[in-house]
Amino acid sequence: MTRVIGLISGTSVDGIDAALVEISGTELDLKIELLAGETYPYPPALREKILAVCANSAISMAELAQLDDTIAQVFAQAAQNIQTNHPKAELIGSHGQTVYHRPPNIPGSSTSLGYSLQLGRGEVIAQLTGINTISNFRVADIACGGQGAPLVSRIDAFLLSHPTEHRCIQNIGGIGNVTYLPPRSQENWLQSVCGWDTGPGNSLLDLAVQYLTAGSKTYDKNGEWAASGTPCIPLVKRWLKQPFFQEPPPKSTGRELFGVDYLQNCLADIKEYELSSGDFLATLTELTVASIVQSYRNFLPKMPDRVLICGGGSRNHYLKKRLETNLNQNSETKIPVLTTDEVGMSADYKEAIAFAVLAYWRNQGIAGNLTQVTGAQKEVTLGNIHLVTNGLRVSIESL
Ligand SMILES: Nc1ncnc2c1ncn2[C@@H]1O[C@H](COP(=O)(O)OP(=O)(O)OP(=O)(O)O)[C@@H](O)[C@H]1O
Ligand SMILES: CC(=O)N[C@H]1[C@@H]2OC[C@@H](O2)[C@@H](O)[C@@H]1O[C@H](C)C(=O)O
Repeated sequence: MTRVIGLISGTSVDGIDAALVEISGTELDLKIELLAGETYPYPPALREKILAVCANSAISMAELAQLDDTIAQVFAQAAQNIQTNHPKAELIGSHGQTVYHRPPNIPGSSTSLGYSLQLGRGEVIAQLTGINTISNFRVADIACGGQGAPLVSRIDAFLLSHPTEHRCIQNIGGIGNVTYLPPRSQENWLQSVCGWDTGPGNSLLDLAVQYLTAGSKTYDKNGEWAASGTPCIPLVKRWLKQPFFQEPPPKSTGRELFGVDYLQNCLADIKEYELSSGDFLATLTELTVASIVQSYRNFLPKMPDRVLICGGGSRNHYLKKRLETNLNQNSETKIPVLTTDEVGMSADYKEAIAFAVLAYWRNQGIAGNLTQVTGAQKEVTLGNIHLVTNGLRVSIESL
């Protein structure tokens, strides 16, 4: 049994998800127990700064270095806080904060390799917490020609696959991603797992809510505002023609594509129609839902028996209802949509748990990627190891 902390701030940039877990086994016998899970919101000024960098605002190298260290400090503080009333953790897996993601094979790029930058350097987290820390999980996969994402699929496979059921695990964070899990009893089960980024999750919805409320709200709680409107289907059909949605996996994306510029184009498009604010939010919700379902119909070997959703979007009742309706259109057997909580996996902390497992695997020399998901040429161990030297901890306050 190893006590590990997983840390991540995702593409919603809402704060640090921290999970303290006990992990045992390796792969087929992998087991986790969630001892504590918490989200520590970013201080508003830090969030603004990160969002500006994600939206491509110019930043000097000195400011970048400062931002990297500030993020490392708040991540280290989150690791300290999550251990309150628990024995000290032995290891930290820190994803950090993505501020830039370029998938591989971008036309016009001078290299076919991808690039993905996560801030919050692990060596500082290690020294501030006194706990060995693993970070930079995406770079080794990318160096092998992979997308560097989604990485959760291998963890989903070992923690959430079912003996007889075909499952989709659908994360709806800022960006959406799916892992398709054939039954474990199936021949070549692990090689048949697939996954990809489906497109926007909540990123456009959140930006629209901020725009519509002049910044006084950051998201549409439970999807209530969107539920007051009606989706404009011709617009959804137009938006779905975008090349990303047509591309076959492996594929990954981020706020570079589904961010502020994308929302500006949506705002220009809605002028052709008389849409209320509620209609606009319902239409963006429908884009998320339709992009998920279309990708299942186009790229899955078989539609799943059930879909298990996770991430903040799983709390959006309207989105969940639309997903179930859309999935079951023209379907002979009903495909239920549940949350991962309903099969014993925290929907809020699944990603943080995944980075705890990836760190645990890295420590044991076990590969973290699935080549059919990321497109990498080989399975590799993921993450750079930062060991704490001579057991001394540097104090956060002194920095
Ligand atoms: N009660 C709720 N009702 C509606 N939406 C919600 C609710 N709670 C959270 N959300 C949405 O979920 C988002 C946060 O989701 P999450 O923390 O899973 O994203 P993330 O981890 O940052 O993204 P990613 O998975 O792409 O890295 C919020 O920005 C908000 O849009
Ligand atoms: C570059 C980056 O941070 N990508 C995230 C993002 O958030 C959701 C989706 O896009 C996903 O593929 C990936 O994160 C998860 C944790 C992953 O790698 O599996």
